[in-house]
Amino acid sequence: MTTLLDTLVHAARLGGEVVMRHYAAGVEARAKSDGSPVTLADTEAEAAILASLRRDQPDVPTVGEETGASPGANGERFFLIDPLDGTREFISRNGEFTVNIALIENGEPVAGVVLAPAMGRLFAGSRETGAFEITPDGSRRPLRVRAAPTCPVVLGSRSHATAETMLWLERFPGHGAEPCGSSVKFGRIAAGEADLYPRLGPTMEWDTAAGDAVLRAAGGLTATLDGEALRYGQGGGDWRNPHFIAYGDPALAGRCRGAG
Ligand SMILES: Nc1ncnc2c1ncn2[C@@H]1O[C@H](COP(=O)(O)O)[C@@H](OP(=O)(O)O)[C@H]1O
Ligand SMILES: [Mg+2]
Repeated sequence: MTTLLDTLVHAARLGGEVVMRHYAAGVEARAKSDGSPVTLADTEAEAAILASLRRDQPDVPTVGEETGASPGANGERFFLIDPLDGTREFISRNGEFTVNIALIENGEPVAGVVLAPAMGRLFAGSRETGAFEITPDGSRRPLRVRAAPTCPVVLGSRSHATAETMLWLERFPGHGAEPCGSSVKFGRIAAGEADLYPRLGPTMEWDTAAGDAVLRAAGGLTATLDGEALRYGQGGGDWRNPHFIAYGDPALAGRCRGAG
């Protein structure tokens, strides 16, 4: 039987094939109206993903970074897609870019797939199945966050670090810091390879929804600075996220609040 998560994995792989074709051929970027870069890989990968999802799940509306919302997509159940997250990393050719598809239900990311095709990593998860990584040989490895060490390993944006994030991190003296592009940060925390991803800077809901779904399914949490779980599709067409922290071990959230 094909599960909903299989459908997302299939669509993400089709998107990944398009992205890798462009990666191999060389990349030409142009600036979007907001100044951020976009490539043919972004637009063509989104088209491939949308076609696949519409074939398999024609009744579920979609919101994509490049094409926006299909009719009805502000409702209770929709797919949220970033066909190429980490466009700057894609352009600079360091491999840290991802294909992202999430299913949102009533504001919650209930299933998601993050594919990092150049890294050979595919993270998936849902409320029903838990989280797992599909390795290049096709086997499924269950994912679980790790208990937080005294000095957590912190992942931060490679291309969009902010002074506010650095200031927030002062509550964890001695933490290990690793720059890392794209939503692969969520997958690595879900896999127990790191502990925290603070983002006190702008992101969009499609940047985080799929990774957040995987992280929640692995036992982690993505929360606002007030400790509320991040919500999706609640902004009436405004797709900006608030500042957030992605935690592996939810006990870290308590340590953060304790630090004031
Ligand atoms: N000024 C800004 N406004 C909104 N989103 C921003 C932004 N600067 C960076 N981002 C988001 O951060 C994402 C990259 O994440 P990271 O910095 O962790 O690699 C970008 O995704 P895209 O690459 O899909 O455009 C973009 O959506
Ligand atoms: Mg993005």
